[in-house]
Amino acid sequence: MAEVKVTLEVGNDGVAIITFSNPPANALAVQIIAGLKEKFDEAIKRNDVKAIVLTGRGGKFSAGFDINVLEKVQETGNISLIPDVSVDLVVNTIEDCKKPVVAAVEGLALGGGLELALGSHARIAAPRTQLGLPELTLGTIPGFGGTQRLPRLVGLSKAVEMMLLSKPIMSEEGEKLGLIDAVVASEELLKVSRLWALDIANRHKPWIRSLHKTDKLGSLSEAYEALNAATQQARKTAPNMPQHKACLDVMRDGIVHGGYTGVLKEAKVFKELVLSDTSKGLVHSFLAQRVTSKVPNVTDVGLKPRHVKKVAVIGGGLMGSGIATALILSNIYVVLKEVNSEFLLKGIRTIEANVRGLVTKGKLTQEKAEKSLSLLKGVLDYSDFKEVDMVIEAVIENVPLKQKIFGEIEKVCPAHCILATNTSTIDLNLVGEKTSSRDRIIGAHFFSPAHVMPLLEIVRTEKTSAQVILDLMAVGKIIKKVPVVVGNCTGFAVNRTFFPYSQGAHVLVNLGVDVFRIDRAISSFGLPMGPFQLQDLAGYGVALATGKEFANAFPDRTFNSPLVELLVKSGRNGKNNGKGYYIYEKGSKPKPDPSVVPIIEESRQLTNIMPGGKSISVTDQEIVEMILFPVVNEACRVLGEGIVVRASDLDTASVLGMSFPSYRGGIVFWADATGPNHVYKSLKKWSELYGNFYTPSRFLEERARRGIPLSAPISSFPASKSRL
Ligand SMILES: C[C@H](O)CC(=O)SCCNC(=O)CCNC(=O)[C@H](O)C(C)(C)COP(=O)(O)OP(=O)(O)OC[C@H]1O[C@@H](n2cnc3c(N)ncnc32)[C@H](O)[C@@H]1OP(=O)(O)O
Repeated sequence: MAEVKVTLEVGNDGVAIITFSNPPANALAVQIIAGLKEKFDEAIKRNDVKAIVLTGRGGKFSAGFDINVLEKVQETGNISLIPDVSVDLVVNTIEDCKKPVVAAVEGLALGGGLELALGSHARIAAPRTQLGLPELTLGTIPGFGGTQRLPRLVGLSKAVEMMLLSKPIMSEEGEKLGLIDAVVASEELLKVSRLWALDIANRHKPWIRSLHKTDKLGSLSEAYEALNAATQQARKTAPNMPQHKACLDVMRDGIVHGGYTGVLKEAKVFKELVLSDTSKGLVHSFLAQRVTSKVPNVTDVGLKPRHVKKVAVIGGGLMGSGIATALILSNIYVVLKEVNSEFLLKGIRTIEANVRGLVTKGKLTQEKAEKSLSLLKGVLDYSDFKEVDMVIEAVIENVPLKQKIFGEIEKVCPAHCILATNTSTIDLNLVGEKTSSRDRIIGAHFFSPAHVMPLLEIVRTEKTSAQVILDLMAVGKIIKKVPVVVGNCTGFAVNRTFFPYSQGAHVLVNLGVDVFRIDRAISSFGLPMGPFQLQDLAGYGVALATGKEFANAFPDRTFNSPLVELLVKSGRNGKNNGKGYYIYEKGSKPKPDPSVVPIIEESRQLTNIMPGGKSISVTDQEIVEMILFPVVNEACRVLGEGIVVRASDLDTASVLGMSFPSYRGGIVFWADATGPNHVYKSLKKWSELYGNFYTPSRFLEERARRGIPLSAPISSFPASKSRL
């Protein structure tokens, strides 16, 4: 493995090549920044150096400033851990250098990586190099001059688009926009960059300091208009994200007062935002997602994933067809099995619609769509199963049916074949009870719609082999999901943690709180929709079936609300039939339906939990807490039982599977930020007022009492034992 280092090599042509290396993504670690400063100073001093080329080793220029340092700053509050790159390195050393500097970029130049290149006097890129400033996705703004130099090179509106949407462009587009001076074949990159640098030194090519450019900024009034429009838009699309407005304000400052003033302002705001709660949540989300690929005794024992070429999907319903879509889109052959030709045709039609929908949205070319669909084969029997590497069963949640299927596939599939189930709740030991292939049985829990949602919850039992887990993780990555490996229990990690979410909402309604106010409070907190609108969307059948499952598994803490049954009795089935808590009409947003109120009243009368028969009075914050603290409480049980490898896996799963806002870092991260003691005391109080649903778990109680964060490793809590 290459070392973390910066090297300087001077050729006979008088060009110094400064190369930095920090695999795998050449992140700008503090050591790299210090090394760059040292090598630039040396190159500037040396008489045999006429010009400088800056490049990154290993086919990737740089993924930007080291995000681990941002996390360190956030944990310690010590902002001085971030070196002065913006002025000291980029302005004083690179841009104002008396010798021309050319950036030779390849693979990717993101964030601080691109900003180093922007400070150089020219940029030469290899084909299809990704160029972008994604800092807003980390809750901060570009901090090495990007907010000032990008608009000066590509124009204001394109720069706003690239930063606010954190959308990278390819070098070919960059060349058209003026961000890149030339795109050349990878093998030519260094040669062309050296010649370009010498040409600048010899005044055969322009020596451009991008911070001094103004020709692409337009008039002041045009700039104001564009920035005001973008600010309005950001207010709507990113209401809880201060970094969007801050980015636009800093751009405005630079346009009004000049680029250098803009750079100083940017550096200040960048650092302020790094310490914001939003940035803490987003940085945690980024790092937590990466760490999910490290599973003890699976990814660290020298195993290699086997190639999974062909997969059989059993069941062409919503889930099965979504899973099949995800597989064929990633070039994996799929055999889709159904019980009769009518169901099979329906499944195939759904897959075709999924794929063609992506073409309509411009996300897929027609050619790629046809190629993907050619990988799909519909079948009614098991004859094709003899050559599949994996089966994913996605039939209805019925234990005897699943047991029968697993008994059959064990006989017809090859001995190496992975036997996966997409069950969302059923214990895997039960599913595989009638087989003798327990080591090959694994849960592949996709979230609906399966070809869109990014999470793949991989459920293992004590018997599942490490090889099988690794293989499924590899398939997950190929189909562009984030695989999170969890242990076996009712509802596994994600649905189990979140089962109190809708129950908490039902407790509140039965305590007299308005359904639509609950939905609004939860949406303002940052979930895409409230629990009742979600229930409408999923359909009441799902709510009733999963509700029963959890009531059986966890009777001590289940709140039985009759409301959904009453809604069904009154002919409502949510979005499916256009009538739920909301009215659904084609082409318009869901509207609260006032005629649902008498049904809610009936539910309240049946449960009779309102103290003294009167509605309770709560703030919006209490609404959020009375719904989400029970979720935290269940997360604590999941942690205590060792269902997840680490607390941050539950954060990733909550963000990617349940759409918990990523800027709050995930369910456990948010609970730690809120304070375990506050969560514990609130639950305790509500349990005394409203019953067992709120009773704090032992894990939560212990950690609150001892002042230990909920995310601290399980080893600091000896009472627990892992199921992984
Ligand atoms: C002042 C400046 O303006 C501030 C900044 O520059 S902040 C940083 C801005 N840059 C970014 O946001 C880019 C972040 N990185 C990415 O989006 C993606 O990692 C990527 C597109 C570069 C590569 O994606 P992909 O190929 O899927 O690989 P991925 O698993 O994400 O990353 C590979 C490894 O590089 C690490 N990595 C990537 N970018 C990193 C960064 N900027 N800092 C630290 N580590 C980074 C990942 O953590 C991962 O580590 P691991 O091997 O230990 O798990």
